[in-house]
Amino acid sequence: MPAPRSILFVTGNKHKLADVTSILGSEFEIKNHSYDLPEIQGSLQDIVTEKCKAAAEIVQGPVLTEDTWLSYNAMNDLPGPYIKWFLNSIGCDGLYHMLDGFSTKEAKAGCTFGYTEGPGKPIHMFDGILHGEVVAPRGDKGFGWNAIFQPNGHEKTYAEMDDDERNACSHRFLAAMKLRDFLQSQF
Ligand SMILES: O=P(O)(O)OP(=O)(O)OP(=O)(O)OC[C@H]1O[C@@H](n2cnc3c(O)ncnc32)[C@H](O)[C@@H]1O
Ligand SMILES: [Mg+2]
Repeated sequence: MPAPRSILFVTGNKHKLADVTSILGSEFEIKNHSYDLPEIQGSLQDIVTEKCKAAAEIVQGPVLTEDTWLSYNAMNDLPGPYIKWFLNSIGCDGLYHMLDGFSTKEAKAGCTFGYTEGPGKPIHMFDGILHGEVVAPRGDKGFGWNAIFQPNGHEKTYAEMDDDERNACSHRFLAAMKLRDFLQSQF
């Protein structure tokens, strides 16, 4: 049997690394270069493109990056990819209360992988989006804004799910399935 193909995932977030390893680890060897890549202001595509380009320059070879967002329908999809700065400033409770007075709490959790074979090569993007609702914080599992996101059709927030349960339905799972199909088609 051939050795599993290895993927170098450049991320400074150990939870993302654990998720990707859990989702794709049986088919690919997931390696990590821990680095907090610069994130520009702009469209999601621009952010992912620049993150992936920077990572390819650092490792001088094939590389995987990822950017995660949380978009509020009531706010025309903000905070979106800027969620990290909102979370760092006001926490999950503040993110929940941002929607006080808005009639819809609908939101989308998403992430976009950027993959390239190296510097100057095309950047392939794979996104996963899960629709749900922003709720008062519940649960203490997972990380980030997990406690305030409840996917549609589920009675638990991400933070009330075990990792396996979350990784079987999450935005990251949906994006990882597209990445997996692409990588397998490259053999
Ligand atoms: O090095 P990178 O990969 O950029 O890792 P990061 O932690 O900076 O991640 P992002 O720039 O994508 O910012 C996303 C923010 O959302 C958080 N986050 C990422 N994935 C999440 C998930 O699946 N559930 C909840 N919060 C998440 C994360 O902790 C950040 O605060
Ligand atoms: Mg980041």
